Amino acid sequence: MPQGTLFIVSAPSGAGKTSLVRELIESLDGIQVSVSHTTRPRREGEVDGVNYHFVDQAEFEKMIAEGDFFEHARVFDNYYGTSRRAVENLLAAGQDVILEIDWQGARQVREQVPAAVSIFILPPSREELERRLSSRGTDEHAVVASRMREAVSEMSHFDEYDYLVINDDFTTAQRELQSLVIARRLTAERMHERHAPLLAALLS
Ligand SMILES: Nc1ncnc2c1ncn2[C@@H]1O[C@H](COP(=O)(O)OP(=O)(O)OP(=O)(O)O)[C@@H](O)[C@H]1O
Ligand SMILES: Nc1nc2c(ncn2[C@@H]2O[C@H](COP(=O)(O)O)[C@@H](O)[C@H]2O)c(=O)[nH]1
Repeated sequence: MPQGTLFIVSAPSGAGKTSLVRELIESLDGIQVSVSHTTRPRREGEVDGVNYHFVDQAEFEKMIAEGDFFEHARVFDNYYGTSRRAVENLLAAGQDVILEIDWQGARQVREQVPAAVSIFILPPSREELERRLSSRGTDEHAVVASRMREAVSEMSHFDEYDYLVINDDFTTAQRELQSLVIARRLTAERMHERHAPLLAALLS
């Protein structure tokens, strides 16, 4: 079974990456989003094992010590990490995998998997980013303010990524994100891996 491709999607909090990724995995077969572990308190409506694996700090630190994380980082005073085993299992089953992670995690992943495709999602303006964070209604005012302070720092890493998508009109951004995944699936290298019998027959 040929390996799937690893896609990294980063963005400042509130830019819309979770919404875009959700649409993407509903619109394409063979692609899944990795469910991260976090010490962040669960938001209303979030489900353990679906949105995140919610763990306490002691458990997170135990997982670090046991080498369970593919990457991990401290973001907004909480810990977030990607399970190595879960990602490796999905890739080995031929699934494409999306990691919705911050720039620190993205750096760690690129070091281990240079072929990972990285995409940075930008908001159309700072004002719109703040409006989205506030209108989402999941975070208190102080949390929104601290995420806005961190947004510029997160966005300053945009040039470490392969692709940039501006999430102004949602449908346009969704189409652009989907195009990047499809383009990667059509590379000669990956077509050769997945369609070797066809290519052999065509050339025989
Ligand atoms: N193009 C868009 N136009 C208007 N609103 C949008 C757009 N994209 C997303 N939103 C809205 O913005 C809010 C933030 O989106 P979302 O939760 O997907 O952001 P996020 O980048 O995943 O944030 P976080 O990193 O904090 O999880 C949501 O209420 C979502 O419905
Ligand atoms: N390095 C990692 N960063 C992660 C991971 N999962 C999420 N994140 C980042 O955290 C922020 C905040 O997320 P929220 O759900 O609390 O709003 C998000 O923007 C991601 O960039 C992870 O596994 N590793």
